[in-house]
Amino acid sequence: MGKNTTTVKGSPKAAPASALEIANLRKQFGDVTACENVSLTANFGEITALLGPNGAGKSTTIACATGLLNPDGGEVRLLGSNPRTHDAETRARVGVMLQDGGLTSGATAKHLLEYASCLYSHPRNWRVLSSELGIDAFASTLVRRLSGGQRQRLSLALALLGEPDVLFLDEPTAGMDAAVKRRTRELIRAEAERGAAVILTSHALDDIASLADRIIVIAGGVVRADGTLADVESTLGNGTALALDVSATAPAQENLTGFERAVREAATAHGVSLTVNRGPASLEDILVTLSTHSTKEQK
Ligand SMILES: Nc1ncnc2c1ncn2[C@@H]1O[C@H](COP(=O)(O)OP(=O)(O)OP(=O)(O)O)[C@@H](O)[C@H]1O
Repeated sequence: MGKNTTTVKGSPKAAPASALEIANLRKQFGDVTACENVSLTANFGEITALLGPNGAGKSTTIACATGLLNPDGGEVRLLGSNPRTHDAETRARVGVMLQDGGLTSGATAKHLLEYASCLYSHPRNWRVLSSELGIDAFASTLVRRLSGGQRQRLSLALALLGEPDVLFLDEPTAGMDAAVKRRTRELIRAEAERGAAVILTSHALDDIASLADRIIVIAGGVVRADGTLADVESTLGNGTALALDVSATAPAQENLTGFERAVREAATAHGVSLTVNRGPASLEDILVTLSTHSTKEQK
């Protein structure tokens, strides 16, 4: 199934145009507004990345999108209907990998995969997944004794088991070593290529750059930008960023440390030349700025 195809397996009816549609989502935890007004869509055959600072509302959005949390306002439609009213057949078409995994700690990795595969009518071969994600090496270990990266691999395998039409991955590569991270990215890309809608969050900007077809930036519980990497950079970066390129002549070298602290003071007083380069703001610049703003707003 190719990109932008809207036919999904197991659905006799016409598939919805978008796998996920969220309109004006609001979710409150006591005094904390996790989602103030989140509206977004995610399409089949695409990888949609939710990006934003810690506490921005990304995981809450995913929890509401999958039906794990009940929104306080707005509307969520997953595979064309409210996820909280999905029947077992529709639920089986959704794969979810949460940040804390939610894994049964007293079971082994192998038992969990074996058991979970019985819950689907047409599961993937769990042994193949186990081998692909390097789970075989710790398949007989109890979940509570697994390392963080090993748990991540197991959670990912469980999310992929039902060959889902919609796949939610909350920070899928967190804690993974470089080799597993690369394999995981290949698996995620393959999911979108077979037609699944993949919705992921990640703080790893290399994940975002290499995987995302579309980026949705959330900060302070609202969507700040939505589009390609270039769209997001031009929406939030206002086109330019400032870079300070500091250089000094030999007699002023010893002043550089002090100059760093007082860089906003007159550079010429230290015999240092200051060059200001103007260039496009990178995605990292944008996220640092958003993060700084959110921290200030929380104070
Ligand atoms: N169950 C909960 N009870 C109370 N507050 C919560 C709960 N879940 C989330 N929050 C709060 O809601 C806000 C948004 O949290 P959320 O986990 O959605 O952020 P996030 O964007 O996923 O952050 P991160 O990148 O750190 O994972 C935070 O201020 C968080 O403390």
